[in-house]
Amino acid sequence: MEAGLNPQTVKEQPARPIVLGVENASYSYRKDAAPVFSGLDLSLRAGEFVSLVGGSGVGKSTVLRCLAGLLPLDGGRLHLDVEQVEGSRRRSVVFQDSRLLPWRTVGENIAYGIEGLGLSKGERSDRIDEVLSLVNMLGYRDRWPSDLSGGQSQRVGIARALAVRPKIVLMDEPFSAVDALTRRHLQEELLGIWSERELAVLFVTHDIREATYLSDRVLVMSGSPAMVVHDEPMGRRSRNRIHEDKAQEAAAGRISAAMGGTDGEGI
Ligand SMILES: Nc1ncnc2c1ncn2[C@@H]1O[C@H](COP(=O)(O)OP(=O)(O)OP(=O)(O)O)[C@@H](O)[C@H]1O
Repeated sequence: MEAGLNPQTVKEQPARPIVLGVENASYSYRKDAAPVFSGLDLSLRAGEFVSLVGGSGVGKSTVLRCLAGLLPLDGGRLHLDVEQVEGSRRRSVVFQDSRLLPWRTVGENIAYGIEGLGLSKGERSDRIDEVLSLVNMLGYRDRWPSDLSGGQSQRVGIARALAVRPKIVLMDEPFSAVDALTRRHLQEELLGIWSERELAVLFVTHDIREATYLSDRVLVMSGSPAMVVHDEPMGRRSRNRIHEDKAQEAAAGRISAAMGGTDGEGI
């Protein structure tokens, strides 16, 4: 048989297991207030990169905080595959600002995130170097957060999140506060880390181009209370696919339409 024609190699892979999701979920910040979202279904499979887009204030960050276990759902069901993720620590969150502690060095900030994992001092030190190397910040271990640029701070925030060796990373507009060039570099680095570590990533953004470039699937949140109103599967990744690939352009158009006709940034 000719190389590459083995049916085993072309057989479709079975769907990967769902590692995190919510079903029929609702949440309100106050008992007497209307829910931010209601009847919301969303799931993330092992190793999948999913973006959540939607207009400002629709509730994207709130969903992410519920998935992270930082806010309790009012109704519905949160599904976390404990076997896959080996405990809640294997779910890490990266916020819009890096939230580094200013009185701790870069290395100490990362160490803080892995306290309580039962690692020896040497193992902790190796782990810090490992994640700093992943985000190309190895020489910055003893620097103070105040000496870092916005992009460098975000890299350290990502390194800190990766230090627990998570299987799931939840990211809330992590690149929105950095310049366009840095953002491109960070996006590339993130895709490299994602494929190397086989992470499941939920990525909140309001930039349609960023979402379509990075993701396997783009979910659109809309309405009040909000729901996931559109689920767009994305094809092969390519830096210029929005402008060069008509199918991807059409996908971005559908996402934009589902968002209520708002164009989002960068499109
Ligand atoms: N701590 C809070 N207490 C009360 N209401 C809140 C709180 N945080 C957010 N909200 C409200 O919940 C709604 C959803 O906010 P959320 O931050 O989740 O939206 P978002 O889609 O992430 O917005 P953006 O894209 O602008 O960051 C908004 O109406 C917001 O005002």
